[in-house]
Amino acid sequence: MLFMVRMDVHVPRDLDQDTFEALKATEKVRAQELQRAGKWRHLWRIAGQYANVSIFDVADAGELHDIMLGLPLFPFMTTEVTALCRHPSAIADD
Ligand SMILES: O=C(O)CC1=CCC(=O)O1
Repeated sequence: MLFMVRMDVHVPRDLDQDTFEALKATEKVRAQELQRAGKWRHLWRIAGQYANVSIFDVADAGELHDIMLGLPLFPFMTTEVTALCRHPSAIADD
């Protein structure tokens, strides 16, 4: 199943900078691991915002839920999830 996920990152003003840099580094490792596994198919920055739009290819909503809650930056995100299905006019196979 394909899901579009918007993630907005909100950094608490009182969060220690070193702690935040470490969290970002851990997030990057996990995001790249999921991309290599084919689960996180697209990751796009929304220009001008500390936010991204991503496409996930997972078995079901439960797998997406587990992935999202396991992200190191999840506690600092607001998220919006949209389920996708194939458009009848699409020419791409996937
Ligand atoms: O920077 C972001 O949009 C949050 C994020 C998701 C994956 C990653 O590496 O950073």
